[in-house]
Amino acid sequence: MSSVNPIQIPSRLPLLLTHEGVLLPGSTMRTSVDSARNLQLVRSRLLKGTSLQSTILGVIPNTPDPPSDAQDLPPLHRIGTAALAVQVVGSNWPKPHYTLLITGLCRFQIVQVLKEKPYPVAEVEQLDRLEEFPSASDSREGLGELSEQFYKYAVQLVEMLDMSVPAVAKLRRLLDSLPREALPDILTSIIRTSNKEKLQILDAVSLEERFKMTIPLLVRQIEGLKLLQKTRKHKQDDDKRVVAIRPVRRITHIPGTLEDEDEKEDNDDIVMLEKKIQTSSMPEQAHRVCVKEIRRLKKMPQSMPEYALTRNYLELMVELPWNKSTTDRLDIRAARILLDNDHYAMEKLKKRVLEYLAVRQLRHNLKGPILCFVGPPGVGKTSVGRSVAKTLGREFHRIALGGVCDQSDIRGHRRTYVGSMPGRIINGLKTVGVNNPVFLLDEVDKLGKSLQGDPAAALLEVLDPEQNHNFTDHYLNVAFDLSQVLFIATANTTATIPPALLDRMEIIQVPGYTQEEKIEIAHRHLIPKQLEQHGLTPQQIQIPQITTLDIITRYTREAGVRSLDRRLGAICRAVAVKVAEGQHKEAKLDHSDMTEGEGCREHILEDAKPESVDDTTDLALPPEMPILIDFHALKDILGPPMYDMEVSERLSQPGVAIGLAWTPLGGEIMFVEASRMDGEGQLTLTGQLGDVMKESAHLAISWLRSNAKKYHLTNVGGWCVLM
Ligand SMILES: Nc1ncnc2c1ncn2[C@@H]1O[C@H](COP(=O)(O)OP(=O)(O)OP(=O)(O)O)[C@@H](O)[C@H]1O
Repeated sequence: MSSVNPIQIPSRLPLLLTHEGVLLPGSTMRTSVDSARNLQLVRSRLLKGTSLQSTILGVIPNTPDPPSDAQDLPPLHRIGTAALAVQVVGSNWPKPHYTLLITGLCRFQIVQVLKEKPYPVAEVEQLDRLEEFPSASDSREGLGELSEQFYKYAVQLVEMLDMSVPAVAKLRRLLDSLPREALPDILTSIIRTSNKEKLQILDAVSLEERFKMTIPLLVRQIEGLKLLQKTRKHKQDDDKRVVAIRPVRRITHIPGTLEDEDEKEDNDDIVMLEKKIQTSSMPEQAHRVCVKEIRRLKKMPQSMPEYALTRNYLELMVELPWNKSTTDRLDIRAARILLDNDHYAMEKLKKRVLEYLAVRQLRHNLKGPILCFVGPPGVGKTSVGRSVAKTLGREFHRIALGGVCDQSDIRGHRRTYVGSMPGRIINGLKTVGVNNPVFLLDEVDKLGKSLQGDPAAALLEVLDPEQNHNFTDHYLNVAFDLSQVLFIATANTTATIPPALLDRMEIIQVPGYTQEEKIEIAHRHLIPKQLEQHGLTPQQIQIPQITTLDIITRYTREAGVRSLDRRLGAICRAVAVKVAEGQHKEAKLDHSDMTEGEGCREHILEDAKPESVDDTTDLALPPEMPILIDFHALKDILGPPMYDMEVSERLSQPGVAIGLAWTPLGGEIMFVEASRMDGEGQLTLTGQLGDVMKESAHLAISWLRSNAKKYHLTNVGGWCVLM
């Protein structure tokens, strides 16, 4: 019966901290890993390591791992079980989570913790040395007797179970083939015991103690089983199987144990989930799927990775706003006022939006065109979308599509994938909690394409009013009605929007602003917004219109107002520092007054102006003068001007003309300069010019030559022109 221990564990082990169960040598357990240190351990030892050694862990029971690795390690349980990780399964959604299948090898004791981060590593001493266990003979006769007694109870217990169950028959055979010394650990993990009892068995390093502690547990189990068999005698034979698998579940129930509480909590959650499914107003098809899934969930052991996935899925299904919507407030007059209040200029856009809203008010049919605002950055496309939601009294959700190149971003992943999750549309609906929000699909022109499919193609279904009442996200796998959602798209250019997608949308061009419009926008919207954000009042800062014009012409070059907004922000920050410094000084003054005593304060006040109480306070805190931002202040805060007003200067020179160019980001002014020199009539063009520009230059010189006589130009053929 004696055997030589083939297991020699490494002297340093990474520690996995557990608090859900107790792993005993010779048994197998599933444990979930979701805290910082444990996740690090799994990633660096199990997912990267290739050798068997790297999969041996020290499992420390009864020690919860703190959620963040910034927190200190809790006191570690002294004795642990060296274990082999047999299987790792995991998912990254909704948060990283792994489930480990671990088999206990032997006990160890922590000698010293060597490091705590990123996961704890300790120097350990192996405790179970099987070669030291006694043979049936000699010196430790007492132990021989104990082991014999234990064996008898174990056989009695197993024989009370249904031997036709293969697992029971196998267990019976194992009792004879396993070394007796291994039996206490194995049987303790099989029979119904609490975590506390298992912990006591783990801590029982001496074999004698271990046998002594396990025998009462076996006896208790046998007694419970006898009682159960007596009460169920009259029941049918198939009940016996249940008895065999869960022999004394109710009888050995010890109220208040940790395991019981966990189980109860989880069952409560499932009952709640079931209730929510029953009361939710989801469509018939979705309801059927949910009922089927909850039935599966009830049968699944909690440690199965699929349990968490199914539960997440069901939670999402009950949270989705299948039938929940907000009531539209469609008052065109109010909408007009709101749009005007929020945005200056943009007449064409506002007019089209109001038309759109008016049609919706008259026809309660929701199938309308999908508006797509196209224009340079910073002209207020996104913020008009937000205002539309506000005017309708709907929830607003922005979906940034820039750089999205995977169609599962829109449609979600199938649930068979590890880390699968729903697409952005379904996620957005879950976030807003109603089925009729305004969805702003931002930057549709920047959708990418990759091997993972074309997201623009996935959007076709979403944006087609004829199809989107049946939108099926891969994760949900049931149809969700998107026809109530109001989609608005924005783009900088239509050139990169796929034609099929473009065809489904009504393009509204949003042009850039003129200087005058920018000044108005700055004074009506941007400056008040910046003042509020920086905690300033109009009494503290004054930005005249001429300064705003200076910022627009000398510090920004854009079609929209985003840089202008940033510059105004920079000015407000600088002024905020000055104001805060001023307040600090005043506060200091006040403080010194107080410390020097009342008499002194009275003296100063008397000297200054002894007329009224109001006046005296004014003296102590002089009235704030607004800080005026003129061109010099502008230079101090923003640095030297970045762009010069060169038009007038350059136009005064002969040979310089202004050209206008169009770019998707607004218009550009270019100076075309020609210089004449002696030569053989060649035209040299400098700079990186396109074909159209080159052609224009050739046209110009040809025109000069053809009209040379008329304008009395001599020797045109003998010049060279450099442009
Ligand atoms: N006509 C306007 N009236 C008031 N504020 C405006 C106006 N136009 C733009 N803004 C302001 O400019 C800022 C930038 O606007 P927004 O983010 O909507 O630009 P955008 O056109 O969507 O840009 P992008 O294409 O880069 O997303 C916002 O703070 C917005 O309030």
